[in-house]
Amino acid sequence: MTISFPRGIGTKLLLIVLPGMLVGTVAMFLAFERIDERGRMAALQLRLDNFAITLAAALVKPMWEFDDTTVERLFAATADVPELLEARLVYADETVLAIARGHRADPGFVTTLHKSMDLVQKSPTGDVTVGRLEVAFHDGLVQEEIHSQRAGGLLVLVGSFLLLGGATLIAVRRIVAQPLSRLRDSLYRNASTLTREPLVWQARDELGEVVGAYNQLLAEIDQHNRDIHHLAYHDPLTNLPNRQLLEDRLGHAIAVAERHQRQIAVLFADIDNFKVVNDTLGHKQGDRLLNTVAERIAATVRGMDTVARWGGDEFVLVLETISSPGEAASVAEKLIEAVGVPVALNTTLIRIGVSIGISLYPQDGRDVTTLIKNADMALFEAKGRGRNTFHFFDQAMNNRALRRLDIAVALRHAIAQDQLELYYQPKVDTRSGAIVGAEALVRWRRPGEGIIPPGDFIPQAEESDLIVAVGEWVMRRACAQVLSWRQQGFGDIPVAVNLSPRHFQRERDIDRIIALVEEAGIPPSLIEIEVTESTVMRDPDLAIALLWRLRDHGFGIAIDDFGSGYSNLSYLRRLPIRTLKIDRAFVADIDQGKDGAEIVRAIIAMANALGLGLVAEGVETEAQLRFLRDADCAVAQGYYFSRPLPVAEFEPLLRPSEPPVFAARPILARPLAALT
Ligand SMILES: Nc1nc2c(ncn2[C@@H]2O[C@H](COP(=O)(O)O[C@H]3[C@@H](O)[C@H](n4cnc5c(=O)[nH]c(N)nc54)O[C@@H]3COP(=O)(O)O)[C@@H](O)[C@H]2O)c(=O)[nH]1
Repeated sequence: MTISFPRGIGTKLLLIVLPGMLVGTVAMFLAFERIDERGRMAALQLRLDNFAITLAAALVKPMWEFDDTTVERLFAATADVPELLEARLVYADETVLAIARGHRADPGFVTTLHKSMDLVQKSPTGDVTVGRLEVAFHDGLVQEEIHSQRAGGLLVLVGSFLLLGGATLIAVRRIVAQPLSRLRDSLYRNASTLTREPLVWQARDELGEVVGAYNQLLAEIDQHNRDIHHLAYHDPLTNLPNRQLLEDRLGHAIAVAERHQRQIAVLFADIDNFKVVNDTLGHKQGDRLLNTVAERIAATVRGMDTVARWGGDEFVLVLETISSPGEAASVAEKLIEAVGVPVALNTTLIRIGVSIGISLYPQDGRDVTTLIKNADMALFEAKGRGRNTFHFFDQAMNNRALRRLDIAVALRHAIAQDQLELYYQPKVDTRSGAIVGAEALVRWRRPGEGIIPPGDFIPQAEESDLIVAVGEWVMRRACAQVLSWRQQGFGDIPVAVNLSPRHFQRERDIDRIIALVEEAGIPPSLIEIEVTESTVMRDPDLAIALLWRLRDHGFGIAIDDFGSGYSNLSYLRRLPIRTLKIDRAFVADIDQGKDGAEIVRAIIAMANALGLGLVAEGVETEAQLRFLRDADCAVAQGYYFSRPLPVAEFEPLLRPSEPPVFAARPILARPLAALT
């Protein structure tokens, strides 16, 4: 058997209060009745006393005078007294003179009251007791009155109980049950609809306080929800919308543009060389830079446009409702101008650039993913075209991207299928014209396509660990070549090998390079590792430690493309460099009347002062060579001497000759075309 209890608090309260009230009321009623009964009985006793006294007084004289007629008359009259049960007149000798009984046959009484009085005649000789009057009253009438009154009282009791119960019911409902129901309904409503509607409440009682606390809780939940929503859809650093929110807004913008036949522009912006700033000045300054750029970008566009942080140093803008592609171009120009204003970081004024790719709805894509992907592709193009510029997406770009993807996939098999080849470009003594070394440069002979230059596949390889495998392959082949030249009697020809920045992100990759050279059985001093400045900037401490490890094993270290990046001299001082390779852009400027000559002179002076070896890259003309030789640059490399050559074409250059192989070149000044 299951007992079910009432669930409502109002009902529970009533179940507690009403029986109490009932018991209380009944107890009070009984107490009143008892008091009333006592009062009535006291009154009855009084009447009995008065009756007995009066009758006794009336009877004394006739009794004294033996006036039986009067005694009889007086006594008979007593029978009419309604409360009388019995009256008895007794002589002094206890002989009963008269008995009078009340009219009621069945008085229905509960109690009888008795009064006995001596009948005393005063005489000059003293008081003489002539007899005794004994009177008994019944309480039948009193009981009748009490009964009839009890019925009325009960009626009043039930009535007032019902009245009080009803009033309590209404009060409990109004004060407790209804407010609680409202609170409950509000809770359910707010929970199911996820709204936070506060409850309007007037009362200042405890429930009012509960509702006040409830409303406050709702407000706090609301605030927390807003915070969570903000965090979920905004970038915590810049407070700009994040990727998720951008995609939502772009999706919405596309839907609106579709309905109203409008154009949208998506601009994918990336800060140029942000990583270098981050690595050299630290992440705190990098964050400051990102915030400054974010503020500047946001200030450049209209309020209705969306600026989001896509991640890292990338921002995406959605320009809703543009009238023509030219409008997107002018926004891009404004962005480049705004971002280009120098920023003070760590007391240093930094000027940064931004590259931007633009895709347009509907011509470049009709959905969020395509528009963003194509803007990103256009950004890649803008970066490739010298940075700090913008570029619109076009279909050819898509084809190029597909080509890059194809190359990245096919390159994975190129090593295993022995499709890579190593070319060698001579390094020449600027005074004697003798070959003093070579740079190993990789080529990919792809079946059906011919030679693919490294510029077309090294960047793809650098996006993954594939470049580490390529680097190891190049190193193994270069070591074998050095050994082979030794064995063929060409002597020790030092070979420079390019290692990409990824190689300096894990110790084990450098340890494999060291092991590989040791296994090859050639002195590591015959291998010069060429790294760019950006290699060191990524994780300076690790890169510097690994370069030292190489140096300690006897490898030569050369800084490639020196001067082209963010040359940080404080890092350079910590590097175990043997050689600086002057970037070919400066060499190209030597005979162009630009600053190149002065820069090259400064680099040469610095290298000589620090006791570093020098190689000038990209020497293409006699004038450049003459300048370099006169400026004291010991070694040069470039098309003026030779393009990178397959080993079969390079080896003849190594054969002993007198004068040295390139000795006549500056003097003969043979046309470049004839040399290549
Ligand atoms: N991580 C690796 N990178 C490598 C490897 N092999 C090459 N590369 C890098 O690819 C880039 C392009 O190389 P490549 O097409 O071989 O071009 C080299 C020379 O051909 C070119 N060069 C040389 N002289 C001249 C010149 O007179 N004019 C002119 N316009 N170009 C010239 O320069 C490239 C060599 O440059 P560098 O390495 O900076 O000395 C290039 O970045 C290579 O580094 C590899 O195995 N691993």
